[in-house]
Amino acid sequence: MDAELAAEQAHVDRAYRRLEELRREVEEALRAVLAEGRGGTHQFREERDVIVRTSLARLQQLDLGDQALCFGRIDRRRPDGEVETFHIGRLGVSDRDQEPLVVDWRAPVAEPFYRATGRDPMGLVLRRHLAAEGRRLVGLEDERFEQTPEAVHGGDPPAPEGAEPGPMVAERPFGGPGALLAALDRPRAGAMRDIVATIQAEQDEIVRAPLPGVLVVQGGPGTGKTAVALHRAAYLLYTHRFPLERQGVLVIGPNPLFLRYIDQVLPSLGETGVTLSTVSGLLRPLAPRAEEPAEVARLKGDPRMATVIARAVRQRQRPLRRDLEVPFGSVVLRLGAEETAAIVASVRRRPGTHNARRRVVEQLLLGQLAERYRERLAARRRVSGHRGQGGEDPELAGLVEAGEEDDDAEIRRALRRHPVVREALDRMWPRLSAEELVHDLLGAPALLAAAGRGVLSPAEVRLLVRPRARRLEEIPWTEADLALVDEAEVWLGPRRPEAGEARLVTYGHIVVDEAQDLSPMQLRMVARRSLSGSLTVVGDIGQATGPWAPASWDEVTAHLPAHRPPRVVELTVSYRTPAEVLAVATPVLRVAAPGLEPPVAARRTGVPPRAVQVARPEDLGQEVAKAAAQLAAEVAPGTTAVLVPGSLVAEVALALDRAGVAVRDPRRDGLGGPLSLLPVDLANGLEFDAVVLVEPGAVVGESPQGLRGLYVALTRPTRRLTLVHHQPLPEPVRQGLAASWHAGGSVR
Ligand SMILES: Nc1ncnc2c1ncn2[C@@H]1O[C@H](COP(=O)(O)OP(=O)(O)OP(=O)(O)O)[C@@H](O)[C@H]1O
Repeated sequence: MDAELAAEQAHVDRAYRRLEELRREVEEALRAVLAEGRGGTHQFREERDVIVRTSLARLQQLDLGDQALCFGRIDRRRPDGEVETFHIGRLGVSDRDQEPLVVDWRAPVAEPFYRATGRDPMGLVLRRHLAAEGRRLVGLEDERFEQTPEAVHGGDPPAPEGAEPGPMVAERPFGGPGALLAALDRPRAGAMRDIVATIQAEQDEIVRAPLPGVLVVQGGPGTGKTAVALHRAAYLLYTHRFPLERQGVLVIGPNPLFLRYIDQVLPSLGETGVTLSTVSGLLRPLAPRAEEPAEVARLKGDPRMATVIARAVRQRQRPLRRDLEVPFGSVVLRLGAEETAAIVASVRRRPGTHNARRRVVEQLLLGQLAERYRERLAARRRVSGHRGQGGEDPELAGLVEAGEEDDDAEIRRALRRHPVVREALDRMWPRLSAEELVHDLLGAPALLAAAGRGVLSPAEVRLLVRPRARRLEEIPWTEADLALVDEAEVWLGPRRPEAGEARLVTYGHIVVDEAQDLSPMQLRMVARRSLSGSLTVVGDIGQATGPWAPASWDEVTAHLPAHRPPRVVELTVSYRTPAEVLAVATPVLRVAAPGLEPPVAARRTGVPPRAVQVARPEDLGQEVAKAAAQLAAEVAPGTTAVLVPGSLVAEVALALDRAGVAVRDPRRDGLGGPLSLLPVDLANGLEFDAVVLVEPGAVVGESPQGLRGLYVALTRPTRRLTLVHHQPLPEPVRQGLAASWHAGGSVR
């Protein structure tokens, strides 16, 4: 081992020893607290619980599993000319004198490790990447930023020794190109890994961007949007621990499979308190259980539906059609329909949610009925008084016999229990759950037409109507319905406000991944969960495959909090998709989303994608099986996916089974298997070492956004792509295949 490596190993060993010491200290403190038992005052017990919780969280943070503690070092020249050294790692470890042995990658002092370039060395003289296997260092890679003539004149640092010569290093100083390439070439295992050791400068700027406001990250496939957004969450939690830990951080992903794919990234960065959810998951326990045509989903996602829902709530606040007659004791109390109209009108003007204002309606109605009663009582007494002593009024006698009196509270209580009054209240201002409201609305063409008057066309109303389910539990909720339910809940509030059953939880920061696929109504769901308008919104307009595909980010940010103008930043380099594969995907993007810049690949594989055409449709499955087995063998121990248009999933699954090729369904078994079969519409955001894409023409035909769906599917592999088809390939794919043979695509 050379002397430099040995010296680094000695430093790293010291840091590990100190880490273990710290763990022991926390463990001992925890044991001591636990030994004190559960007794003591209330305050004592509460304090004890806090100590236990924080100790456990700290232990979790200090547990690195098999990940390396330290992955880099920077040497920085101070203004006095002295050079100081910092080791950079997953977490900060200081010795007993508080001298840092390793600084947390998120600390400000670590920033030049990710950002320094030849043009702007940020005071560095050296950046060193440390490669480790567990606790053992196996290599180091140096970039020197001495004031060489090139650096002075704006040149980049020289390529590290042993690094692959290639366009990557030539054009842009990727920090530690060897470390990056090693990370990119590593076989995928089905779970996303953190990129803390190799975050690139353009990514780091996003990770460390200030907390307030909406930050939109546009980037082509594989540019690291998901990775960057998750590292940003970890960075923000570190930098703004108070108040973010208390307020909470939420990460929204497109589907449960994707959430499983990314769920280890934040824990591996020491952050376990972040909530991961799909947008529909925010309404748990309500869950979508049905699909619907894209045009219906699109309409339900339209921001006009917010008006329709608000009106639907208003429509349930109705005066009585006929006068109210309440038989009460021996009298009948009457309230004119116009008086109920006045009550409804006055309560509508008050602030508050619908359900919370029901009490006000009740009070006004009961107040007026009680008033009527007292008037009747007074009138009777007057009349009986006139008749003299002998003429006791039989009606008044009846009232008194019935135990009725003019105690206001008592009268109101009796009236509130009265079935006729209850019925009237439920008609004027029913208590409603959001589910009931939306279910009633979609199941009643008349209600829908009234709520949509001037907003929805008659054809749109017809599109939305669906048969009523017999019971609430049987309603075939769809993804798009859930956004309507959430919107309704804003107006309605909890059905029983006094029970405090509010479902809306807010967060100090929200990360939205694959944001291009959210409808305006879903974006409104996200916005209302933001405490102060701080969001990181990542996605790719070119990959918009949902029924509501925005043409620009303005269409997305229009529905997000606007405390300050949103900032849109771009990632330009694809770390996943090699140049040969991007060459096939790029012509597809040019047609699917003209005007959008395709990403540039970070690397080549030297292997262009293949296309295999079968003469007969019935041979498709067999050919897919062959290609899948071949690719799986080529990329072992990595992962291979067979991506199939929805209509062909069953057929291809059968063919693979017949051919004895074992595949997993990632929705059931997770993504870790060597070979997975997946409908293309679940592939957003995922990646595999190799992909067999079945019948690209059908992918275009079946995706609501045509070629954009194909663009997503084509850009999933990190290494190999094979297309198997019977139908002719879409023209841009044919062009791309030819280009990939000739040029191998451009590489950064
Ligand atoms: N700086 C980096 N160092 C190492 N790996 C990286 C880096 N940036 C991105 N990657 C890797 O590139 C792959 C793609 O990243 P990611 O999934 O975040 O991209 P994306 O832009 O979200 O893609 P998509 O648009 O398809 O959702 C991942 O394997 C990620 O770990």
